[in-house]
Amino acid sequence: METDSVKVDSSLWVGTKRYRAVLSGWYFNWTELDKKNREKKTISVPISEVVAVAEGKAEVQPQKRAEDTDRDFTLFYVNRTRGGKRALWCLGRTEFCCPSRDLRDQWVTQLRTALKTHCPSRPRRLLVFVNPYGGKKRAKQVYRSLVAPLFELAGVSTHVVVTERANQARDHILKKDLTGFDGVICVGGDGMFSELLHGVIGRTQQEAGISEHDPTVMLQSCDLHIGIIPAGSTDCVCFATVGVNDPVTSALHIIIGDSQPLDVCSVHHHNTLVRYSVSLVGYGFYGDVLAESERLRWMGPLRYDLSGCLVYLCNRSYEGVVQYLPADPQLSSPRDNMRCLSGCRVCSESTEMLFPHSDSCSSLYSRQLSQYSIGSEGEWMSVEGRYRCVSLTCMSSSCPRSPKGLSPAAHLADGTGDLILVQDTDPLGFLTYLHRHTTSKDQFDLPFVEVHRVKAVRFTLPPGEEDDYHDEERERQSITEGAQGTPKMACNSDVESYGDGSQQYLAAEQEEPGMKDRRRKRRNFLCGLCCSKPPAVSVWNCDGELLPYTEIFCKVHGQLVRLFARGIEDEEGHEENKSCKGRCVLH
Ligand SMILES: Nc1ncnc2c1ncn2[C@@H]1O[C@H](COP(=O)(O)OP(=O)(O)OP(=O)(O)O)[C@@H](O)[C@H]1O
Ligand SMILES: CCCCCCCCCCCCC/C=C/[C@@H](O)[C@H](CO)NC(C)=O
Ligand SMILES: [Ca+2]
Repeated sequence: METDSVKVDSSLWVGTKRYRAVLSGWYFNWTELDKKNREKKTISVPISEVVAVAEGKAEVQPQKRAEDTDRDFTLFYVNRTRGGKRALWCLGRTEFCCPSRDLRDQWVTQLRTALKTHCPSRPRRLLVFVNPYGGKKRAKQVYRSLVAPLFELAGVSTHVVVTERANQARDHILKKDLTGFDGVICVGGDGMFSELLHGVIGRTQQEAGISEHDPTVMLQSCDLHIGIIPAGSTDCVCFATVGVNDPVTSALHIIIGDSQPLDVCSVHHHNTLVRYSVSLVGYGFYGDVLAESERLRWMGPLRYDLSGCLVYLCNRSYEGVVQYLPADPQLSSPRDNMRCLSGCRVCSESTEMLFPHSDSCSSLYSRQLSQYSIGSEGEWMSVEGRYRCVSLTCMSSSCPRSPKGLSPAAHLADGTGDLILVQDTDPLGFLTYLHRHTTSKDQFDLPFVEVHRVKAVRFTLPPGEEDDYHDEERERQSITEGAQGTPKMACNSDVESYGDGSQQYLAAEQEEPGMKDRRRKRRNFLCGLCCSKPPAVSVWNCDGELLPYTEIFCKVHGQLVRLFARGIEDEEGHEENKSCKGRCVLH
């Protein structure tokens, strides 16, 4: 065996075939040799995608991991397969047989050393929250059978909390000692992700002494990574940041310590933080669909389809004034057809602006900040009209139902969001718009749709109709109480005041007297179908939660949090994997 600081090279066996194995820099390659020592195909695994190296003929299941044949070692690594158009990750496993035990020990040592050297930022200890009631109520089983064995194999230690109530995960992150944890993981849907998001951002700001309520403030970016194991009924954040909703793919991204920064939108009402969003802040159609779907919770994930149809049939539109602060059009545009993929140039250039390396960059960034600061009213644009929907999305918001998403060219981490204004139109026109979410046709190429890349948005009711009008209107329009139990809004909007005086984001529960009553009297859209006068206001859908205010202010915070993900891998770039059973084959 040849070894030096950069290269380990020897002959090994895989099954009955002989290979030349080389560990060199960032890669471990093994090349099949024929009887005349001629090289055939090579399999190449980046060290960054090695999950574990085990002595003997090892298996993933710990109970089967015993066979320590003394000339063998087993390599576990990320392997790509196809899940429709997208790359699914699964665990690759190859057993190598060495000519001697000494050589085997050298290989294991060298591979483990390479892992330590090249992958210093892998998580070693994780705090995992499992929502036993999310989605199809299979989160515990998903975690136990698919994810925990992988974490164990990779030597990641965990503290697992099976939640017993809504907001437990958020509160745990806000209040408990998190020393020693490299990340927090949720096993659930977008609602659980949102709990972690609020916990991580809130805690980081508390520790930095920053007020989350002040929309002009630059929030502190969060060190603690968030991982999502999809097990909900809506897993949009996972889909839009990983490309598939698959627990094993997500677990592998977590294990190898992938890091994907993410823009976050803070939503304020009268200088009070209401919520954070990474996906959709939507008024009109998407708000109404969510409000209606809450009443149909008992139906499970299908509720969104039924409520979508009902709300579509209601044919509603709403008046509003939308002000927005455009982003720099030189950098990118929502209609430039540039998809945000893993290693995205637009996002990495934005990283350079957020984390400048030199003084000159630093002053450039502060100039840009002041240029875009919330007070610079000169920059703001204003439109007023009647809208089917007003949507702001910091990412594409793609999901299995809409694989390209609400805004296909939006970026995960460029510090901007896309504002989509769909003016009132005839039912067929609006259906065309909705249908284009499910096809590759441009949903912005319609005369009643406009889209802007923005840094901040303000939504108000037309002059003379302030937010109170909304509440009165809601009460007036309520026909029956929601029959299907507590609306979801109640889950995530309760406020806790902490003895330590720490600040809390909140939705309105204790802020606005009478809010509970108003919630109970939320409009009944089914009855609305036969109402003579449709409601004058809609509700906001904020990443799947209803907001209790109509007039809001939204600001995009570039790369505020980081996920254990890498964005969507270029589908074309991995075509060569199609033909191989193992890893990438180089001919
Ligand atoms: N033990 C619990 N009991 C009740 N609610 C919980 C519990 N744990 C978490 N929750 C709440 O359940 C909500 C929905 O959970 P989750 O996002 O995991 O599943 P989901 O089915 O995708 O839901 P949704 O489609 O509504 O987002 C979350 O907002 C979370 O706050
Ligand atoms: C005629 C066919 C009509 C099909 C219409 C399909 C439209 C799909 C658009 C999907 C947009 C998803 C936006 C994401 C929202 C999430 O933030 C949120 C939280 O999970 N989800 C929901 C349902 O509000
Ligand atoms: Ca963005």
